[in-house]
Amino acid sequence: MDFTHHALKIRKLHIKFKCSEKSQIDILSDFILGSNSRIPGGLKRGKVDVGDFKAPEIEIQVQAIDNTKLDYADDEWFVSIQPAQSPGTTLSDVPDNWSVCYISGRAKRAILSVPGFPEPLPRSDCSRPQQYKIIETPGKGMGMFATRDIEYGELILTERPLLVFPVADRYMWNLTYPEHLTIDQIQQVQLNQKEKLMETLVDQMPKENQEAYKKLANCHPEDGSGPLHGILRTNDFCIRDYYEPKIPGYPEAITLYGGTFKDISRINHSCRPNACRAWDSPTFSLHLRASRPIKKGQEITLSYISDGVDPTVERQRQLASYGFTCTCEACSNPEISDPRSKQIKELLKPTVFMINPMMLGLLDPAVGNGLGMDKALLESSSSLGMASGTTQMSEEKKMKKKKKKKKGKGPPGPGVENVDDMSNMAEQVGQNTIEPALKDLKLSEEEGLTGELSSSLGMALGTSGTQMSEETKKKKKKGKGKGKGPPGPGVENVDDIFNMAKQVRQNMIEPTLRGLKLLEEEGFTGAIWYGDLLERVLNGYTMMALYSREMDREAIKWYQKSEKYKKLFKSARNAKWREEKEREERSKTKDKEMSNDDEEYKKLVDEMNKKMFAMQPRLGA
Ligand SMILES: C[S@@+](CC[C@H](N)C(=O)[O-])C[C@H]1O[C@@H](n2cnc3c(N)ncnc32)[C@H](O)[C@@H]1O
Repeated sequence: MDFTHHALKIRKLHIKFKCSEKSQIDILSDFILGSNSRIPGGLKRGKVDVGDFKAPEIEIQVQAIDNTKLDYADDEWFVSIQPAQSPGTTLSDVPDNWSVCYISGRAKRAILSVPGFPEPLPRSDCSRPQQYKIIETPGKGMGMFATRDIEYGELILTERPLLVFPVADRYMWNLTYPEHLTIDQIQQVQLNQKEKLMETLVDQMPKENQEAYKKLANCHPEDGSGPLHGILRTNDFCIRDYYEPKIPGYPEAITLYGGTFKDISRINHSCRPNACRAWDSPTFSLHLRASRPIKKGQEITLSYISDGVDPTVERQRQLASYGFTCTCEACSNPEISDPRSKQIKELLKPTVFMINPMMLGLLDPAVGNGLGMDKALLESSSSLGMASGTTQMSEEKKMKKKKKKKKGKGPPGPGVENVDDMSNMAEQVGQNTIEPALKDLKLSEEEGLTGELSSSLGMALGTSGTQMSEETKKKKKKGKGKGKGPPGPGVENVDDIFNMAKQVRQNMIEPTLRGLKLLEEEGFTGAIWYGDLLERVLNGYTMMALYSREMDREAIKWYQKSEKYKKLFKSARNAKWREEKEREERSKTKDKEMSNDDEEYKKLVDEMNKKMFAMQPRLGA
């Protein structure tokens, strides 16, 4: 696992810290190792001479059997076999295999705390032939190929790792080295120590696993890594369920563990992969599924990098430590894929609609607060006069807003960089979209054009027929002028709902559909963000369905699509404790980024939906 994006930081600290400041240097050496292997020639920099310095022996506890013992310190490190096996067990006794794990007390407790652990691996369907074979592929070494057509979402393989190892080996951080050693020498000493550790780990594997491990590819044969450690660095895939505490200023990735696999580690990279992986805690295995339909004979690929929508040059830089130049369809046609990726990135940013529930006064800000919504976001809404106290907008704020009203230009696009942008956008949408739209809608109503408006809305949404039944229209017409009192907190009248629907379509559904189309064109149907966007469209149509029953069809269609996508990952069950821990950490660090698959966001939408339901009788829907 290599992390170049921190190279600059490392270099700075590299100079700043002296060798005596051990823990800092040792933390960094993991990064230096990563960055060195990405600079030209880094993979071939050779072994560093450490003179006659003899590294202290590392004492490693091996805990092969005792799985009942859990009273370890969080940061106690040892080798553990998972799922535990009695002495003398062979692979023919346990065809599901087992893993040699170098883990902390905290991680062991996490592994064993999973309900049902260890479940057996799902048995493959004997009536269908195995979907893959591993063969030599020109220019890439070995690779995995489909032996029959594989459908989108189909489970290709579940596999327990041969080895589980932390991304950053914290054990090393406590070791001390004499001051005369340079950083490069300390790093080499650590690499030597790591290789020794790897020897102990591989020794614990059954013979067949040892052989399989040693046969895996090694793209670090000449950068000072020993052969077993080089294999680990080439082949491990992140396991997100077990993790170590975050270190301020360092990426989340170094808190994780990685798994090295006999078969899955044979899968080559593509920036536009056709498979995706997810860890399943109860079976202690990685699930591999097709994220696109795969034809018989086609290579099965995964992405080794997290952000496939980065430009080609950036992706190639991230992949440099693996020692190959990617030739996937995106890398081969950057002139087509880069502009598309750029567009996708824009569309993936949180949309202004995420704060519209408050802008439209549908959500009591106190609820947003209670749901743990980002404080800055609430403040940004409050700068619009929408999130203070129980009233939706103070008179003072309304005045301020009116004063500002003439400034803004046309409605903003869906892209926002940060909370400040959101605040600005919200302000602009308030000034340029909502208020004029409300005015227009009022005029339309006065002119008796309500029905036309609703059908044009329906047409814009691309559904057949009118969106509002004749009966509803009549009811609405009858209601017109009558009940101007707010049907929900801050909702002045039925016009708001029309406007809301318009906003949902313009700011949420349309840009998201554009994003989905681009993702599909780029073959990103297994990416996390594809799921995010599916959910966004679903949320949009769900809101619309509240306005018009005919939108149900669309909502159902997108619900089905979203569920199908979720199967790619959700069939793999993750350890609950991790989600809880993450939530805890998020609220601690007051993470400013609002992600639309956040639980909080869903609660927010639920809350808004409830309020809209409460309004339905007034709409006659
Ligand atoms: C995890 S291994 C994949 C399996 C490997 N090809 C083998 O022979 O076992 C990663 C290594 O495979 C090779 N590789 C992976 N994806 C590749 C690609 N798209 N083009 C060329 N080589 C690739 C690189 O040498 C890389 O370091």
